[in-house]
Amino acid sequence: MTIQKFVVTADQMRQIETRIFAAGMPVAALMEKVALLIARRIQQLLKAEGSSATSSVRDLTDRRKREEGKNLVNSQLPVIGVLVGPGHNGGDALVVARELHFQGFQVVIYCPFSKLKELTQNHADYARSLKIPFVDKIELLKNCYLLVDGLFGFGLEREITNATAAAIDEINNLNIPILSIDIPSGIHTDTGEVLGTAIRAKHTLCLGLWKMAFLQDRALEYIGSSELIDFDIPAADIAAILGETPAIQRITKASATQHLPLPRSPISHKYTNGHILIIAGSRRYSGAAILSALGARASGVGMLSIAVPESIKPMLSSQLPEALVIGCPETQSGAISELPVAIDLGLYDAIAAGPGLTLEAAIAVESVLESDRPLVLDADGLNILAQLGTVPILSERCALTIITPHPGEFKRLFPELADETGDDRIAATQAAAQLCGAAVLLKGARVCISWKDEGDSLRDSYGSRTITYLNPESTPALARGGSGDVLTGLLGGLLATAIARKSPPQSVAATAAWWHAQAGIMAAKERTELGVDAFTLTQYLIAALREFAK
Ligand SMILES: NC(=O)C1=CN([C@@H]2O[C@H](COP(=O)(O)OP(=O)(O)OC[C@H]3O[C@@H](n4cnc5c(N)ncnc54)[C@H](O)[C@@H]3O)[C@@H](O)[C@H]2O)[C@H](O)CC1
Ligand SMILES: [K+]
Repeated sequence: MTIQKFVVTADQMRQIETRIFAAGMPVAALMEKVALLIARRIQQLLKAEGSSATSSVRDLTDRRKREEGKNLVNSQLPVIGVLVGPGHNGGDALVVARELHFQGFQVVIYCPFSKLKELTQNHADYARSLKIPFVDKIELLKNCYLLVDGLFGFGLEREITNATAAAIDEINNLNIPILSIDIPSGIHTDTGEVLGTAIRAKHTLCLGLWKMAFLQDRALEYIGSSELIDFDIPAADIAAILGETPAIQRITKASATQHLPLPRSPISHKYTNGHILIIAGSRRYSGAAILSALGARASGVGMLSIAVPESIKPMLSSQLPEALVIGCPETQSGAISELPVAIDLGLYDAIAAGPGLTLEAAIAVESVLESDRPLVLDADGLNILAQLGTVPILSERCALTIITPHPGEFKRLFPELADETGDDRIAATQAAAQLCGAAVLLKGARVCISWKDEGDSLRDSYGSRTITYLNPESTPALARGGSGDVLTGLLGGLLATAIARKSPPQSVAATAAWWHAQAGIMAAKERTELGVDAFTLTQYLIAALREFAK
């Protein structure tokens, strides 16, 4: 079982937790276990950073031996501030404070609440008895080296207002690195929305199972970097709440690799490895056609055909000697006016259309929408679809369509949905998939992919029957023109191959999103976040594949 693939709402986490408690695990014991893991991880992180806090701890513990019985509080030493809320997130924080204190760290506690849950109150009482200082003013935290945020966890449901909101803003303004326990306080666990205001963490330790907010773009600036603290939740309890095949999953290396067309059959030939037709480009946007084609090339697809306006055919042929380049009739400004009369779309396992077409290519886009071929539609293909009427056109298609909008295109395709679901990208993608029957890949920092489930799996947390995949890792290096064109080609190539191999076609969308992001991450590591232009990205696709598929 890979724990990394699961993602839960606050309600699902509560249900799982309830089962664990009902089975006999004492609440206090679980809190103790979890918080000890957090305390240990904090120490590892400080050590890895080579922080002066850990060397001071060594000084302090040595001195402790020498100066037995003397007051150990030394204001010159780095201090860790622990922020404590009224619920069990605050309880976790108090156990962490206690453990760090015993490990020799100087700790101060800030708890601006008079009424605490019982267990949290017990830990607060014990911390006081140990003479761990409690401070009641935020300015007294200003010399802290690190703040540990245990104000609110997944129990937060209402807006944070008044004094608590002001305190969070003041804490953020101290500009001290903050490590959040479970989730940055103030972030909605499911939607990632900021409930009034929220802690801006440098790093967040998500407890037990990944929460939905970690896959919502709008929460990412608050979450900082993140990792999962696995505290051994029994697989049976996860399955009881999420189902054997959860309706919503994080993409993992294992799931992405599973849908790669590897290994190839030793007796395969070019046609059994798929034939993709890319329809892209215009005189104005010729690069879009090249980038999509280079993306498709990296997919290993058996045959690559590219339909472009006649006038840019030589350019494509010179860049992609292996491709079959089809020149199309063009408009005065150099867009595809229609597909060649002689073209037989039935020859292709899949079609990918859209990048760089301009709105003048509407007739060509209509032809592919009317065809019975599996289709990836992107960019201007989507803008044309929006003009034609997204839902009626897609609902009529008899083959799979995968649409790959960015949020702007999504709004044009589904204006009512975008208003209803706001910035909840997961809900928006699922609702769109449900409505139009296509597989929807919503681009962004955390790509969300959803399609209607034809099987009998559980309804997901939003009540819709969809399968959803979320890409957990990416890089802002990919936020630049042309990187989407690469994804279209890569996805188109994988789709054509999946069709030819008779493997599940929708799943390749998750593989393509993962692969594309991994290539971006690898390129950014080697060339910085500024060094990943779309062409460079295409050059990293195979290197990234070699790394994650080994
Ligand atoms: N996942 C697990 O199995 C474990 C989780 N642990 C930790 O427990 C929290 C969840 O604890 P809970 O007590 O349910 O909620 P919170 O600590 O997040 O806080 C709820 C607390 O706050 C009050 N409250 C809610 N909204 C507001 C508001 N806007 N303003 C003021 N006060 C508010 C509410 O009334 C409650 O009293 C989880 O995140 C983990 O950190 C366990 O310790 C280990 C097992
Ligand atoms: K928190």
